[in-house]
Amino acid sequence: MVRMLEIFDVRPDPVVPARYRGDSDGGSRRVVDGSQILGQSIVAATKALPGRTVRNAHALFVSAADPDVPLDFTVTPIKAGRSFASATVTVRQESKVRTSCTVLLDTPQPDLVRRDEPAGPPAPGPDEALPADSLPLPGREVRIAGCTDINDPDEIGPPMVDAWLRYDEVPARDDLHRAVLAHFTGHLGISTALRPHPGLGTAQAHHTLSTAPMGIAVTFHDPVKWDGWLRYHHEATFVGAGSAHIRGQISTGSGRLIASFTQDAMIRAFESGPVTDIASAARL
Ligand SMILES: CCCCCCCCCCCCCCCC(=O)SCCNC(=O)CCNC(=O)[C@H](O)C(C)(C)COP(=O)(O)OP(=O)(O)OC[C@H]1O[C@@H](n2cnc3c(N)ncnc32)[C@H](O)[C@@H]1OP(=O)(O)O
Repeated sequence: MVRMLEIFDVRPDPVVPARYRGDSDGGSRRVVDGSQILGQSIVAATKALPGRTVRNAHALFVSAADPDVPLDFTVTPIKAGRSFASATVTVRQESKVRTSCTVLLDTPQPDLVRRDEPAGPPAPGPDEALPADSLPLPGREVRIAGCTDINDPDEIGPPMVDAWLRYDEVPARDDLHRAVLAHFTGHLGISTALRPHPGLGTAQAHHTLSTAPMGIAVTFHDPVKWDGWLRYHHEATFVGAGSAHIRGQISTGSGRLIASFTQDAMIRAFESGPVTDIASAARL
């Protein structure tokens, strides 16, 4: 968990204002997790526009990032008003753009009215969900309702996945809360999209299937605070034409909706040719 928070907490460039540097942890992959870059972009925008919180961030992953090369985050304000501010975060490795993120920030507001229950059917709680051993990360526990192996091509179910997550430590800083919440938005979308289709599963990703999140949008519904379990509810609303669209909601163990997200993903067969020469750990 400490390592994860260090990664999200991008460092200011000592010379260039509104520019930040960040590292990556690819785990066993030679491609940086898109939702890691989304979390870092949220922290970069908050540092560049202090006094505000990120309410929405939409990242497009335009080229795959190498975990061994530092990431450069350049925050360019679009408009900084008295209450709202907007900015783009352009993420580069050397001269290559890897991600472009648009961010909306505001200052915390009191409720005029409030409705914050998650939509959709209730899910079995974390005590009834099964450990997801294929999603290990130090300091994070993941359980999935009604599914023994989410990657298994033969384990089929509805295009819906409810995951329960618990972190060893919830960071004190609000921008890091938001980065931590954003991090899991990219991890189960493609599995949700493949779940109803016999013979297809994320175990095949990067071997016989070309998959990657291409864009993630996350909206934080203030106040973004929690203690204990978080529920990530995913639904794939369209799968076809080489793509999938997934929508999701993040709520607390007590059933308060704190964030919503969408993911647009690539799901394609590999074309034979130079791409299949790329090592599978670096292949999308
Ligand atoms: C913080 C805590 C610690 C964490 C510790 C543990 C980590 C825990 C991880 C959990 C894991 C969750 C799961 C996350 C899963 C993602 O997040 S995957 C990463 C996010 N998504 C991406 O990176 C997608 C980036 N997008 C792209 O690369 C491009 O849009 C695409 C998909 C290649 C297609 O773009 P295009 O412009 O049509 O591509 P094209 O012009 O044909 O080729 C462009 C380049 O891509 C290359 N390329 C083409 N196809 C492919 C391919 N299939 N594969 C590779 N390269 C390709 C070409 O060779 C070409 O290379 P260059 O000649 O530029 O060197």
